[in-house]
Amino acid sequence: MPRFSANLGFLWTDRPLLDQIAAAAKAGFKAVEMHWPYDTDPKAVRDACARHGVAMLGINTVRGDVSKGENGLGALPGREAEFQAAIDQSIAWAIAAGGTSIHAMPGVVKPIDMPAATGTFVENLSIAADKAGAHGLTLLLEPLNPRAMPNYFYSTLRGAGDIIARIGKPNIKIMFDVFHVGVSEGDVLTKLEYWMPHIGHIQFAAVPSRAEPDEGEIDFRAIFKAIDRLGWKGWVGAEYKPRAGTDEGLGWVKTLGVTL
Ligand SMILES: O=C(O)C(=O)[C@H](O)CO
Ligand SMILES: [Mg+2]
Repeated sequence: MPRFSANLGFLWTDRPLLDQIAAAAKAGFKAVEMHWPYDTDPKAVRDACARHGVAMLGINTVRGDVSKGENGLGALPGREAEFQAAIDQSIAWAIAAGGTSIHAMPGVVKPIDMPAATGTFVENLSIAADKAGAHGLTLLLEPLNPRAMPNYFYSTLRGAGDIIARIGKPNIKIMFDVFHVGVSEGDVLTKLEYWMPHIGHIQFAAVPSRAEPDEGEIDFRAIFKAIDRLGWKGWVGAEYKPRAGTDEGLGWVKTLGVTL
């Protein structure tokens, strides 16, 4: 069975981060991952993870000006210095917290600006990968579906895979989010198998609702079985938006016959 991580960007969001870690551990999760935890002292996060016996996994680079619809800086020409500052911030935070990966976010790009944005992202990411690699950290690239995030730099695995191929550095991997893949592309089991050698982390939520994985059009029994069959030894991140409370929504663990 896969090993599950609690994504604290979506789970137990009604409390401070250190209490979220405690709640995840109490529920049985053995690892946690976060979105943008920068307001919390990373050493306190490291201590909380050690105290509760959970592994600390990944975080995201900052998004830029969220009020203007920004969702990452890596592929924005003219914002190179800001992106590198975001990478430096996330590397420093991840090291102090004991994390293992950084989701490097490219941002929202109009279709007509894609050629310039692609060149910028390749340059930016190449530098960032060397910086992260010096500390044993992996950079993750995550296609987001166009319903959730219109005009995001990539919405398909192929889009992220092309960037990885162009840069050719071993510590740049795909974040395979079953929710985004299901909405954008479908045929999830085939895609999982095809991209497995390039995957650095897996996340999941129901399609189309993004709720717990016990509803909707994806059979998560089959997904979790395939993750095992394909030899995935990493964590699988529960990154869903609970229908009601997080604790109340954990029935999927029993329904799907998995253990945390
Ligand atoms: O949106 C997602 O699926 C993510 O995993 C990002 O990290 C948050 O935007
Ligand atoms: Mg995700």
